[in-house]
Amino acid sequence: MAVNGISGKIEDATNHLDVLNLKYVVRDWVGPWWKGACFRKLRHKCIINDVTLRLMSGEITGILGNSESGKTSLLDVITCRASGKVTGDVIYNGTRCTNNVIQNHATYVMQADRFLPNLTVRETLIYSAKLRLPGCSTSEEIEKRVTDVVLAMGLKDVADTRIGGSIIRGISGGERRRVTIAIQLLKDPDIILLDEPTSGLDSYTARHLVSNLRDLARRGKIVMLSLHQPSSDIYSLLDRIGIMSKGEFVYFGCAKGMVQYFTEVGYPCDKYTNPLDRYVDVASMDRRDKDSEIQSLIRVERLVKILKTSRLQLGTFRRISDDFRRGPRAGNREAVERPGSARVLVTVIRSTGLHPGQLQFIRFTAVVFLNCLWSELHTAAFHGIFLSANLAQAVTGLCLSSYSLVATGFLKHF
Ligand SMILES: Nc1ncnc2c1ncn2[C@@H]1O[C@H](COP(=O)(O)OP(=O)(O)OP(=O)(O)O)[C@@H](O)[C@H]1O
Repeated sequence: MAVNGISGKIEDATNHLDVLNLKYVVRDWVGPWWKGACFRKLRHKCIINDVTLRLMSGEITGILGNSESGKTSLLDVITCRASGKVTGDVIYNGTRCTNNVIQNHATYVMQADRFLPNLTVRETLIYSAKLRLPGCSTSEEIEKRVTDVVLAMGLKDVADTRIGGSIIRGISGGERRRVTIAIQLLKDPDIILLDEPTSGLDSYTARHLVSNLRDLARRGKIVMLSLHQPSSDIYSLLDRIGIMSKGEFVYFGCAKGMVQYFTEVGYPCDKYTNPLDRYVDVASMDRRDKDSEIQSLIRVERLVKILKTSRLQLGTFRRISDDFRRGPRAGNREAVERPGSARVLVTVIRSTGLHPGQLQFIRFTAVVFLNCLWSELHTAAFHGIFLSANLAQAVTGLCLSSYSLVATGFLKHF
């Protein structure tokens, strides 16, 4: 794989996920909720502002920035989870991304780890695989897929250890994070997006985790993760770095070229300073007093402007626009939207040979039923029928677990 100059362009990369002029605006009601919509002021808050970037297969990209810079929102928008108004395009191999394209090609690992504490790591993965893989998968195929992800995420030694929870002691925090990622890898996605996967981990475990993710990228995946306070060891593992501030990028490019870039625009880095700490500081808004805030705003706006007019960014913009105009790449048409097949119920029912219209109806009924169940339980909790929100959560969890068990039983049957 040949890395080419400061742009770090990798020549033989095949798949790419592009973001073109992305803007994300939410409606924000200012004031206490009891004043109601009539008395509260509505403001439109721009959370992501005109972001253009290209992620390539074979590379691992780290997104950094101070708190509130918009890292999680960017991941949410790319994975079609944003609730506000989104303009611009997210494009995978020349195809505009919709929910189905994302479901078929990408996986998003969020910050929370939620498991059944009594199951072992392997049991958890088998259980998830039965729900995620197509209904026609045999037990051998499921076993093989689980063994592959156990090895890929370095979980071999704890594969048969109970996961544990707050009461039962089980695997460590770092291992729990890796199990969460392993579950998402069962589908063998092309794009892996992770929101702060290293949060709460010590520097050794965090480095080990990022190293695992880099190995996955080297196997042809597109990997992008948001990071909080990464160590200099993690810096050396990243191929590409994006530094965000106020919803815009002040740098997006090759990790190796970052120090040179910032030195050229007036921010050198000491030999013994972690470049990631240094440049996240440079990009941060200092809100201690009015003067510091104005100073940091001027600094950030200047950096954003320099990046937007840089050869690096203009070149990326031109390449993405040209590729998008040409449409889906020949020989890579699998990115074209196809009906989602992940839903367990649909897979089970499909094997019965029902008409697509009937299938759609059953699917719709199931979704409505589950949504009603969920909202009813929460409403009930809100009105004080349950003793506490914890109890409501337990009952909800129990209902969903029994539903999942029934679905697993169906799967086994087919
Ligand atoms: N739906 C929303 N409504 C109102 N404000 C929002 C909404 N979503 C995000 N924000 C605001 O956008 C800003 C960016 O939030 P985001 O969670 O993306 O930041 P972040 O960089 O991931 O922060 P952190 O590192 O602390 O997780 C924050 O100020 C947040 O309050």
